[in-house]
Amino acid sequence: MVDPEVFKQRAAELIGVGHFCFSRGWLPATSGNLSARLDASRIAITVSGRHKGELDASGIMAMDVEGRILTAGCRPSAETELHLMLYRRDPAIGAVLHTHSVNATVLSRLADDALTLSDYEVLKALPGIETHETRLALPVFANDQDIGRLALEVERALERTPNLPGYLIAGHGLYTWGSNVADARRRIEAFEFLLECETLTRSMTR
Ligand SMILES: CSC[C@@H](O)[C@@H](O)C(=O)COP(=O)(O)O
Ligand SMILES: [Zn+2]
Repeated sequence: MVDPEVFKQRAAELIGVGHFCFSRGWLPATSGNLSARLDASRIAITVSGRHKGELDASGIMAMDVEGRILTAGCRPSAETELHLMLYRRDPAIGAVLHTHSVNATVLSRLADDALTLSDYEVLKALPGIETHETRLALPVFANDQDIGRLALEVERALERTPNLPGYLIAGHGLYTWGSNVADARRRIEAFEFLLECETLTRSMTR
């Protein structure tokens, strides 16, 4: 059974990060989805179609990692499988965040299979990176309305590169994760900063 106190706490964290990311312009309209682990087999996730700038407790529901709905009457994010796949494969993952910023959308359309980020100090905000002298190849997957098929493709990439800290979907947005909501939020902030630097650099050096 879902512990109601844990659910309440995780829901408050997701509402907070939703408001924060919306205020930064990373979640326009009703885009993006947010989730947090409740326990070994259950998560809290945003209800589909909710505006993340106006998110409240009614916009957060519980599910198990196999996809069973635990909050009656709620429809989970259309991209739920991209979250569940991560929770199933790695028990250390405590939160998954997906944003739709302008920079993630534009750069993902310009890159082929990956967007290379290198020689930025802020790379060190990402797990396992200890120097700016790092080349991070952030994978870019083709957008796909078949989310199960896309999740399988992402999973194959994670098998090849288990330490991947995130990925882009072309013309769509960014996915990243962390050990808890605060950790995943730091990664979103780092990625969004890096993507903005890339956009500016490319537009100033053409
Ligand atoms: C409103 S456009 C964005 C959606 O199509 C989708 O990509 C998205 O991120 C939000 O879907 P949702 O079902 O609300 O979680
Ligand atoms: Zn999306």
